[in-house]
Amino acid sequence: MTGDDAAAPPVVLKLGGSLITEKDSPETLDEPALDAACDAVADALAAGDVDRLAVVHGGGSFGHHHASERGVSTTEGTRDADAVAAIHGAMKRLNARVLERLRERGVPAVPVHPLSLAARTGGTGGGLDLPLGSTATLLDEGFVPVLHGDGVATAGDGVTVVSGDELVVELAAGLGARRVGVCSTVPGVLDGDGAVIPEVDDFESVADALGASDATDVSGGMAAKVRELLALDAPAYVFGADGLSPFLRGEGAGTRID
Ligand SMILES: Nc1ncnc2c1ncn2[C@@H]1O[C@H](COP(=O)(O)OP(=O)(O)OP(=O)(O)O)[C@@H](O)[C@H]1O
Ligand SMILES: C=C(C)CCOP(=O)(O)O
Repeated sequence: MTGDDAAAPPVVLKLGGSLITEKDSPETLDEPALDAACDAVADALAAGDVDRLAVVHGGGSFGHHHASERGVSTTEGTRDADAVAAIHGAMKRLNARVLERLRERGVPAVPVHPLSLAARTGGTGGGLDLPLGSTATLLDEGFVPVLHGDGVATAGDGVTVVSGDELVVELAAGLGARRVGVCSTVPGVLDGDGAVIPEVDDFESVADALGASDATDVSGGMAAKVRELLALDAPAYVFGADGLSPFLRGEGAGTRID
C-alpha cells in the first residue's frame, strides 16, 4: 500500500440486517443473501474497484429480537447486565458469521465492537460519541473493519441500542467517506406506489412514504435511515442486493440521498 492509498477517503457500506438474516426467525442467517453480498465485496476489492472499505452490519433477527424482548431500543435503555449480554452476545455471533464468510473469500475483515468503544454521553437525546482511532488505523493497515449495531453506554439510561445506520453516519462523517452505501431488502426508497425514488434531498418530500420496518426493528426502519443519511456530506445510496456490485464499482444504485 502506498502513502497515497492510505490517504484515500474510504467507502462505508452497511449490509442491512434485513438482507443478511431471516428477520422473522430468531438468529437465522439468510445464507444465500449473505454469501452473495460477501462475493460482491470480495470481487470489488480483488478488482481494485474499492481499496479502503469499512463495513457495518445491522441486527436483523440477531439483535432486534433480543432487544425488543427486553424493551431496549435506541431511546429506551436497560440497567440489566443480562439484557446487555444477550443483545451484545447475539450481535457478536452474527458479526462472527459475517467475518468468517468475508475472510473465506480473501477479504481481510476484522471486528470492531461498538459496545466497547462508543457512548451516548449526553443521554438518549444527545449525539453518539464513537472514537474512530481503531477503525481508521485498521483501514490504514489494509484491513476491512466490520462494525455492527450493538448496545451502547448511555448517560442516565444504562445501555440503549446503537443502530448500524447511526454507526454508518458517524463513520462516514469522521473518516471523510467518499460514498456511503446502505444495502437492504428493498431496491431503494420507495414512493407510495412502490416505485424507487431516484433521489432524495429533503426529508419532508418523502416523509409520507416512509414507514417503519416490516419486521421486528427497534431502531426506526427506513424513516430513521433516510433522516440520518441526509445529514451526511458524502453521497449515500440505498439499494437492494442487485445494487451492491454497481455501488462498489462507483456507479449509482437505488436511491441517491444527498
Ligand atoms: N418508503 C419506503 N421505502 C423502502 N422501504 C421502506 C419504506 N417504508 C418502510 N420501509 C421498510 O424499511 C425496511 C428497510 O429498513 P430496515 O431497517 O428493516 O432494513 P435493514 O437496514 O436492512 O435492517 P436492520 O435495521 O436490521 O439492519 C424495508 O424492508 C421496508 O419494510
Ligand atoms: C438491535 C440491535 C442490537 C442492532 C440494531 O442495528 P440495526 O439493525 O442497524 O438497526
